Amino acid sequence: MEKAAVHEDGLLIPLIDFSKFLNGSPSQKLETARAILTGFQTAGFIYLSNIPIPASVLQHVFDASAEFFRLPRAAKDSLAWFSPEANRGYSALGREKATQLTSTAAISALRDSIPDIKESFEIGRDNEPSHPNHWPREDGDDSHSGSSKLAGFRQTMTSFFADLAALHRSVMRAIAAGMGLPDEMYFDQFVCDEDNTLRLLHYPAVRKELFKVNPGQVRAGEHSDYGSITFLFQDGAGGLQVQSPEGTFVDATPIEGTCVVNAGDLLARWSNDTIRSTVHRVVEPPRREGDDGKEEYPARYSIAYFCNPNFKDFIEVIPGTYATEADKNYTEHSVTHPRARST
Ligand SMILES: O=C(O)CCC(=O)C(=O)O
Ligand SMILES: [Fe+2]
Repeated sequence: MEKAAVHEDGLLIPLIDFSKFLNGSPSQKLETARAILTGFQTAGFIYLSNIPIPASVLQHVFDASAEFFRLPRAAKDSLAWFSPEANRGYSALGREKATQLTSTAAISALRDSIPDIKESFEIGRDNEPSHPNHWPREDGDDSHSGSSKLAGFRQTMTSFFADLAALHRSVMRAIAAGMGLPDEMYFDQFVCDEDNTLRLLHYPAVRKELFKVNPGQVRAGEHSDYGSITFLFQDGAGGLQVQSPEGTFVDATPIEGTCVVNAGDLLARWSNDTIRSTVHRVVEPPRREGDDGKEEYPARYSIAYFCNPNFKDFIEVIPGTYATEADKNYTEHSVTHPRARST
């Protein structure tokens, strides 16, 4: 049986060995698929161990991400994110306020008062001519202060993107198997375009004082994700929290060798609300052994991969998640819409 990665205030996030779905016996495969589905139905979050991406590849991607954020501000600004339709490029500190608020005025008022302390870089699929990725130069030109450390950046990221697109298909197959759909590949047709977003995140070192003087200061505000599922890789810093059924925020502590996977709003609708899209946020790291005497919290790096069904398709509520037509909470048009955003 799987273990609990998090168990507090009624929130149970299972830790599941994904190799048992990929390579296990038929009964291990089914048991694992059911555990994955149950995790998404109850917590909306799971931790997966033994995913088919080697630790060395992940380390390489984290190193490349850190190198990217070390570029001079002007180099990063030249790659700026500019529209939700493209959803590619660099967002400077305080630009995005992840929030559940919907009014533009309210979001902007909040952004001005307490900005999220993070910068990010977003990468979409690399074969979409109308929305090219904003790749940094890798050849050590002036705008990068002569640095050529980013050599191979595009290759590293597109290869990681492809690995995660494949992992998305595998997890969707597990969900199909867990639901008992006759065809385990049911979702393949809906996710084959790889309309996903890879987001590199950097939360810079920050004075502890800031969290004291600004009650409500966070590294990333509370929100749910938009799409089908999100893979989240976090370093050891901590600070990710998931909302419990009691409304409290519970630490989703980093566990080495695992990745966090959470369901998004779209999968909740797709599954006729049988799967949960749970609110989460990033706050200051937990003080484990009291105060360490330092004035700053160290930087935190994380990598999120937001998966979506094909933007060009409209999709219908998943068969088996409703008894009669009257039990369907959504029409096909309210499940999804073209050019969905990642968050
Ligand atoms: O950095 C993290 O751990 C969480 C990021 C996140 O939830 C998001 O970007 O949607
Ligand atoms: Fe998120």
